[in-house]
Amino acid sequence: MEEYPLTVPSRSAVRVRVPAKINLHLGVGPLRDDKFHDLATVFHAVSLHDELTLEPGPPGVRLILDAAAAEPPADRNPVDDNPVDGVSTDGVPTDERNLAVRALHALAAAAKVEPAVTVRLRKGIPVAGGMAGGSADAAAALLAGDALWNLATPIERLHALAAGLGSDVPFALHGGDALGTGRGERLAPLSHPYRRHWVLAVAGEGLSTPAVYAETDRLRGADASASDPTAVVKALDDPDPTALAEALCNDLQAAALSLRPELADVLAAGRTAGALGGIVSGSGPTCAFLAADAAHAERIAQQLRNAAVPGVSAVLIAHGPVEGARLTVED
Ligand SMILES: C[C@](O)(CO)[C@H](O)COP(=O)(O)OP(=O)(O)OC[C@H]1O[C@@H](n2ccc(N)nc2=O)[C@H](O)[C@@H]1O
Ligand SMILES: Nc1ncnc2c1ncn2[C@@H]1O[C@H](COP(=O)(O)OP(=O)(O)OP(=O)(O)O)[C@@H](O)[C@H]1O
Repeated sequence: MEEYPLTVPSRSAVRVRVPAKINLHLGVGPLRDDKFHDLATVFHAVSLHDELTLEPGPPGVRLILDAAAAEPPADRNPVDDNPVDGVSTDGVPTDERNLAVRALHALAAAAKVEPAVTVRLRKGIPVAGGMAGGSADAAAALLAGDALWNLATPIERLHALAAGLGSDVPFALHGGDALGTGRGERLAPLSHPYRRHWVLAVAGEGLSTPAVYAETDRLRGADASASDPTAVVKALDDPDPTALAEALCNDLQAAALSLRPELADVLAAGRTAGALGGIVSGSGPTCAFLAADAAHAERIAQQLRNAAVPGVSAVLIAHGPVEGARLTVED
């Protein structure tokens, strides 16, 4: 596990940036007694970010949605990063259903702190897109709350709180590439020196994660075993992105296509546009296409935009791996 900044003086405002993820491999095993599935997954953090700013506020946790997307990092490469044109925040709750709000209540309860905080949330991660946007915000809220309240929570404790909030939340703290097991919360880092370039076809309408898991059980039975992530793990060590393109695998893809048949046309359009490989991201409906390099990603993205594939609301570019949730401003 990586180290996080744990000791900070009291703050008047803190800001955290947190990345989206795609699953380069998503092996889904049998349905467990707790109604989760055992996973063997390779998480990959990519350069679409949400941004959370926390300030002391009235008692409780108040969340305000900012319309604009997260600002790009100061060192952003204009060729392979996105213009900041934002994603729709439709469907993002601002009450206790928001995972960032839940995370702050969980952290405050664990630390025996009375929360009094205002949260500003800028979304750059597509909502209900299979890219763990809500989970990212929960991870960001844990890190930001820890800094604002000067809690110095040990990383193992933050990780446990993260796992309690959702299966994808620990990875959003962690970032990079990691093998995920259990229900996705047990992480082993995978390190390699290669940057990968992605084109993301974002759908106008999201898919429900529980519905996609349930459809997977319906299609193949609830006791099917998880596909093996070894090929993707090996391909990460190969500088040739074609190896990774050929290894991409998602056991939830058939169910996402069953619930949203037009995703087959999106995947086909990516291939036609010259992508090395394509996959449904997590539970979908975002489709992720691997490019050879940054310029290739630009060409694929332009061609996909020109193709105006039905159901696709935006075509974005990202690279990975990138670091997990990080403090960017501390006043
Ligand atoms: C599809 C993925 O994004 C792949 O990384 C994740 O498995 C989903 O993670 P998440 O959104 O954090 O999901 P959670 O909030 O933990 O669970 C939401 C629902 O997804 C299903 N779920 C989730 C994770 C898992 N290992 N098995 C499951 O069956 C369950 O129906 C669960 O009730
Ligand atoms: N902070 C948040 N941002 C976005 N959605 C949120 C948030 N908190 C709660 N939600 C709810 O969660 C639902 C799923 O949103 P999210 O963007 O996390 O999906 P996802 O990326 O498909 O998740 P995952 O990939 O982890 O399965 C939304 O439709 C919304 O109702």
